[in-house]
Amino acid sequence: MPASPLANPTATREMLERFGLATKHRLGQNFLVDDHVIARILDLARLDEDSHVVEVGPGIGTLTLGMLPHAGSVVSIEADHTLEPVLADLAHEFPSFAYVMGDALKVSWESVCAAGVGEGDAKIRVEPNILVANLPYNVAATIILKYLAEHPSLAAAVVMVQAEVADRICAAPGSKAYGAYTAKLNLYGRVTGRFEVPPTCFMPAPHVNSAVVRIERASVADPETGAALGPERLAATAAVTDAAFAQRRKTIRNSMAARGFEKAALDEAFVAADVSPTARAETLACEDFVRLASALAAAEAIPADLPVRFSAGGAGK
Ligand SMILES: C[S@@+](CC[C@H](N)C(=O)[O-])C[C@H]1O[C@@H](n2cnc3c(N)ncnc32)[C@H](O)[C@@H]1O
Repeated sequence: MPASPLANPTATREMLERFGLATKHRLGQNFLVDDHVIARILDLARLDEDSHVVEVGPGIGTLTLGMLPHAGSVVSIEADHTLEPVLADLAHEFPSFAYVMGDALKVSWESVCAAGVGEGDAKIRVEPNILVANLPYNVAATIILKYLAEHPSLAAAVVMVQAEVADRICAAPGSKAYGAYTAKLNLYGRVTGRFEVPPTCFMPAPHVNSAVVRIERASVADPETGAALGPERLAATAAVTDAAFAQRRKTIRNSMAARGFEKAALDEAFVAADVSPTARAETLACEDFVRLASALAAAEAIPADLPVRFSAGGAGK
């Protein structure tokens, strides 16, 4: 039994022809045509009837069809409106499948939950608890961080990304791939699995290597109370992290001062958090930023409206 009936070049070509579709580079449409890769994604996702999947970018439903027999429900978000007839057919065939047309960075979470499962009046609202996707690479990094930061119901993410983005996701402090993106992602989860996927597994083949990573939600403890940090404190810590990385050649003290932090408050916070003011941000771990943000929050020294970036900067296909 194949993991997905569409995960081969012939079935994919026939499906595209049947619906009069052509793949769109602009939308990162590199469809999976390797059944072995679908099987490995399913292994990493460990879906069961309690799994409620949100998938970004179902395309013609290749991965979706692999997941549906194993999951309680799948709701997919697709930006390409020409794919709607394909997804409508799929929803007709599988009551546990629903879809939302739109940009995954813009659709409301409520519309995703409300898409629900079941037929007609029997439809029930379902909040997804896992993100599983072969992501469009130009927005992959942003989607992962934004979804984990904004949707606490997501307990894990199993995502195909450009290998370079996977390197950033997995990077250790001080390494070349480590940056603000990794430190912020570590506020929400930890990588527990990874495997590599060559370009030949896609149609058309992308120009870059890919990798699938599993990110498990992890809570970060408040250094004062030991309790898990809530969404507001996590967002404040992410903003402090961005400020520390804002000017990579500068020390964190100067980088943060340039972002509007009071120097006197910063100096007290560096002592309280046991973080060196002359350190460069790329040498600090997520836990260092948590202690620094905690000390700054206690002193009410975090400027209001400090921005948080979800993107990974230069990484994207
Ligand atoms: C790499 S393809 C994956 C297709 C399919 N899941 C597979 O594995 O073969 C990425 C999909 O994401 C869709 N997409 C691109 N940008 C999107 C966005 N911002 N929001 C939702 N879907 C998007 C594309 O149209 C495409 O269907």
